[in-house]
Amino acid sequence: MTPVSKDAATLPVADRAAVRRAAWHEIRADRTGFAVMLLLNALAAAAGLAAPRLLGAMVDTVKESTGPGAVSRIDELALAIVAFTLIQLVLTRFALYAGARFGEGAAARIRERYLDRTLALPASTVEHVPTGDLVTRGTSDVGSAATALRDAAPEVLVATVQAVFIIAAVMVLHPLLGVCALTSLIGIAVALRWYLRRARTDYLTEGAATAALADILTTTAHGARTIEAFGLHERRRTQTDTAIAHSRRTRLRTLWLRSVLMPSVDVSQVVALAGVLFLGGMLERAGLVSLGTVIAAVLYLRQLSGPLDTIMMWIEQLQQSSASYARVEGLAQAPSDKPRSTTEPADDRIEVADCHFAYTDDRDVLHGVTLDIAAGEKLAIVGPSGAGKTTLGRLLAGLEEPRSGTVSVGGVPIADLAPELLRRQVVLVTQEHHVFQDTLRGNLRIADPTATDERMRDALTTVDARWALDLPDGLDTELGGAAHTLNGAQAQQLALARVALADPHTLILDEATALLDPASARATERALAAVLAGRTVIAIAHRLHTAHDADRIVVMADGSIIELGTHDELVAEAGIYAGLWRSWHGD
Ligand SMILES: Nc1ncnc2c1ncn2[C@@H]1O[C@H](COP(=O)(O)OP(=O)(O)OP(=O)(O)O)[C@@H](O)[C@H]1O
Repeated sequence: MTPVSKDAATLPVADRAAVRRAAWHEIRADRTGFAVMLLLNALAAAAGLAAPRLLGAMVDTVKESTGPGAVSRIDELALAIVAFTLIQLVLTRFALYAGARFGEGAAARIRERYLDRTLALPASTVEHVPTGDLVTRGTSDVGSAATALRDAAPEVLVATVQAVFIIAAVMVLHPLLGVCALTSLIGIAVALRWYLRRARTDYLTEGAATAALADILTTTAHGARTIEAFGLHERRRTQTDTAIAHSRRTRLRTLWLRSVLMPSVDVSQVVALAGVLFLGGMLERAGLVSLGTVIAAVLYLRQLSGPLDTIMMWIEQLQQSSASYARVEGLAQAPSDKPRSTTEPADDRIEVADCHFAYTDDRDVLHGVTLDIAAGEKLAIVGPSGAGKTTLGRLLAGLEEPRSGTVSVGGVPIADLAPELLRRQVVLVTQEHHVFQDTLRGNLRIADPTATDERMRDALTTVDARWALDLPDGLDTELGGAAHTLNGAQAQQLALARVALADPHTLILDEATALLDPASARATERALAAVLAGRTVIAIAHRLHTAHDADRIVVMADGSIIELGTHDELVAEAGIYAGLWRSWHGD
């Protein structure tokens, strides 16, 4: 198992034993459904065994007897063949239905577990692993694992039962013919063993390559503007081409495995058939078996190609699916969110004590940061790019945990707080405002699931979202997707209304209005000012006028706080802030 780490940015993949346990767990979850499916398939397979035997008997009747007795015997045999074929047809239909019912149930359970596990991942893990990996696991991998349980596993199981029945039927006809059929099938076993030894690793590599390609394509689509702005087309194209080439190589490798397996199986079947024909002919000439018996044995062997083809067709799918299943089940081994504290913080004071933080094991980006923030204080954090402002903001919002030291609110470590408790303490406001495809009410309740309609309308009024209050369907209006689409400013007001509903005592603003056009920035700033009133505000300031208005200013450089004080104190100190202020102010 590969553990998840910020460094490697990978999610674990379950081993074979874990995948087997998960599949077994699925079967046990619907034991009756699985047993009914198997029983119906076995009965259908048994009904299918009658026809070759009856055809053989027909041949012997034609060869050995004449007259009206023979004709009526042949009629009876023909009727019996039709009857057994009909029975097989009906049983197969119900077996398929039972298989689909079992499989759909299992698929739904796998999807639900995937969702639960993904939601249980710590936010920092979700942010550090490649998006494509998580998305591929939740879409094509879940689909493929579900196919294994719904189609591949039952089909292979049933085909194996059919193959065993057919060989047993040949054995019953004549043990020598049965042994001949069996020994010739050894070729298939050898080819399968060769294939299965290689397939798991190769299909896992193929799955990882597909996820990497998906990741590149998703990030290219999401970052289209940045790519355009920085003229990164060529570099992106090269990266995509490399990912495509790698994905193609991994696909060719699994294709090669199949291209060896399939012909080996076909040749083995032909050899088995030729063996039975040859031996059967000799036995018949020696008077040890009837012609009908030989024909029945040959027909059985012809029938064997049905289940064998099914096994071969699905075994490939099973390999692919078990690799997918291993990736889906791997999520269970990712460290889940630790148990959260439900201790109410004693007060609204925030304390950062000797904090060290690293994104990667080899480099700290915060070096012993210590800071006390009083309730109701307006604090600005300034400093050059890469100084660690955003990182400190994420620690203060409980999204990351310090490597050593503590970040606490009212004496309780912020990152330990249960989500419903955390959002009443600290909320990080960024320029990312997601509008969920849901009603306006659903979009607002994210901030407080218990909020009444009245409180929601109050929150919308606070942020001056008149457009929302005027909607014909009110809080029931569907937002997002093809429904009511919000513009940038409206989406930001919605996000701020959520903040007002969550009602935290502290807000952390990271570039809250930085990327807006001036017209909407003014509207948003008014809404923001209304939401900020009466709260502690920690602003990661990119414009010095924000800092000027703050009660205190933190100046960061290279992951440390190098200056701390009011605007006037820092200007008087004539340090870095004073220099920045002078150059910004044009003094
Ligand atoms: N996800 C990440 N993985 C690895 N390193 C990171 C990550 N995010 C930031 N860093 C590094 O951490 C350091 C601090 O970055 P941070 O974004 O906190 O600085 P900042 O002061 O907010 O910069 P800016 O003003 O450009 O946003 C930088 O060296 C940056 O390269």
